[in-house]
Amino acid sequence: MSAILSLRGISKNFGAVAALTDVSLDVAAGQVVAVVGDNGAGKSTLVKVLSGVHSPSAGTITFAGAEVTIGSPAEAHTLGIATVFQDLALCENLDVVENLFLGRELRRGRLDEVAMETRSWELLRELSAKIPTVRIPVASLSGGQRQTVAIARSLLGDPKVIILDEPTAALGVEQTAEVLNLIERLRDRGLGVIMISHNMEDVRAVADRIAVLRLGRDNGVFDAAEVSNETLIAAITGATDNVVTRRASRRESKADV
Ligand SMILES: Nc1ncnc2c1ncn2[C@@H]1O[C@H](COP(=O)(O)OP(=O)(O)OP(=O)(O)O)[C@@H](O)[C@H]1O
Repeated sequence: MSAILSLRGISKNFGAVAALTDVSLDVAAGQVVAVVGDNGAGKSTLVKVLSGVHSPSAGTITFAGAEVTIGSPAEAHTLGIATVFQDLALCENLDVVENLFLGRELRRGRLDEVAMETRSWELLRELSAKIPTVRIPVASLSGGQRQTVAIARSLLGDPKVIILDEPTAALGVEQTAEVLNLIERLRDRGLGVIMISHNMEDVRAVADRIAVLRLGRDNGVFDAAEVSNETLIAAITGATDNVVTRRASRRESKADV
């Protein structure tokens, strides 16, 4: 599968702190790549480099076949790289339609409320979103529904790649399932999806590939269907022999007999 987005040798330093060192990553259209790693591994920094918040100190980014620089969030948007940050950046007091079209309202002389509402319904239906009405304030939606609204809003720019930063953090079981289902819809639409997550179960549920960052460096890219928990934990922690991997390997060898 050819990559829609490729990073090669990306480094990012903050003064003496090397947040990312020589990181490479490929994402294909219609593929979900999870980026995992412990606290401080560099996940947020990677998201910020891809969303135009930080410029990398070194390395190249290739998008849709051409080498690019992503100098600002506006440039990321224009290229077709959308990011849904953890805070979602929704306006609590505005309804779903208003949030979706905030700053890019459809007009025909006056605001075209009918067109915006119709487009909102279409989009949410395409995503199989469970939102009962588009005319309620975001403040009354659940965490999963809010995540859905934030993702839907980013799709209005017609991106080719979407980056989701901890999309299931702080969600209950049912809402998590809703969001994971939505991520599958994004893959079905042919988007390249980068999902940052701490939750191995969620990662395993939707990712095609799992990229591990450790102390700002690549520590392996794995096929999600094949990698064992033991291998993943070892890549994340950098240790092949610790209490967690020993427990995981005991469990797996018991399952073998
Ligand atoms: N603006 C900054 N200035 C200085 N150091 C920074 C800055 N942003 C990140 N860092 C450092 O870079 C390293 C990577 O941090 P980053 O936030 O990217 O990790 P992370 O994997 O997202 O962690 P977490 O899961 O805790 O959010 C850390 O050592 C962090 O302290």
